Amino acid sequence: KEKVKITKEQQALMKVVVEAYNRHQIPQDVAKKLLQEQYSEEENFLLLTEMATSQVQVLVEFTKNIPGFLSLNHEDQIALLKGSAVEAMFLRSAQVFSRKMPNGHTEVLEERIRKSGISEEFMTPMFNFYKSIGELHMMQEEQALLTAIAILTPDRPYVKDQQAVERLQEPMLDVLRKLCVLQHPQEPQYFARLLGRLTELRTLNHYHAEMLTSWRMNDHKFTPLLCEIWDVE
Ligand SMILES: O=C(NC1CCCCC1)[C@H](C1CCCCC1)n1c(-c2ccc(-c3nnn[nH]3)cc2)nc2ccccc21
Repeated sequence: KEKVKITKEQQALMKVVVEAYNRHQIPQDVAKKLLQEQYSEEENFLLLTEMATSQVQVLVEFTKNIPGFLSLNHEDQIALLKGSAVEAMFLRSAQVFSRKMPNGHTEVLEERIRKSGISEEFMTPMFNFYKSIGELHMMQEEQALLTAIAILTPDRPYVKDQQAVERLQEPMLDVLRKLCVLQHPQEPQYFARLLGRLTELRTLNHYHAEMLTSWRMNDHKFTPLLCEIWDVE
């Protein structure tokens, strides 16, 4: 059985990505707010748009720190950001949801989200995803690399130079695969399970437009940044 070894360059790549991921965190903690009180549907929708807007700004800063991203064709940079913004939001939401919390807090958080105003039909796929991410007990290195891998998906709509994106995604997949082998020796399928989450994320992408309009309230107001990135209004 060949000894898996992370090279110096791979260590450096991982360090850059993890530091960028940790540096650009969401300012306020939405879970804390939700645990404090049950808001109205309008307040929850406003909270979502505020959190999602700041998360997009965080996503852009993180993406700029992915080695090689800024040397991609500019239109392709936009296509990759637009193509991955919703997935990055749900991935981050899943990480917020699966964070270790005092006893009973996760149940309260789930209840608050179930009653937030999102229509019932989306609860199952959304919470299935959150729980499947939670079960993986991902390390922050894995979270950071998985987010970078999702952003660097070559077959997003309108990407012209897919090869250039593949050349950036492959080294990330390589170092994540090695990390999984080293961190989860008893679980040879762990890396495959991680990548399977990216497939599940894509299905949430499809639901997203309907989820947005399904919030039980009359006028859904978005920020200019969300109109751009979510293709709404
Ligand atoms: O604020 C949030 N998520 C931010 C987390 C950090 C990154 C940016 C998004 C929302 C809450 C908003 C207020 C009402 C309750 C949900 N949220 C969601 C969530 C719910 C519905 C949609 C959605 N998309 N389109 N229609 N509805 C998106 C995300 N899942 C969460 C799991 C744990 C904690 C918060 C969570």
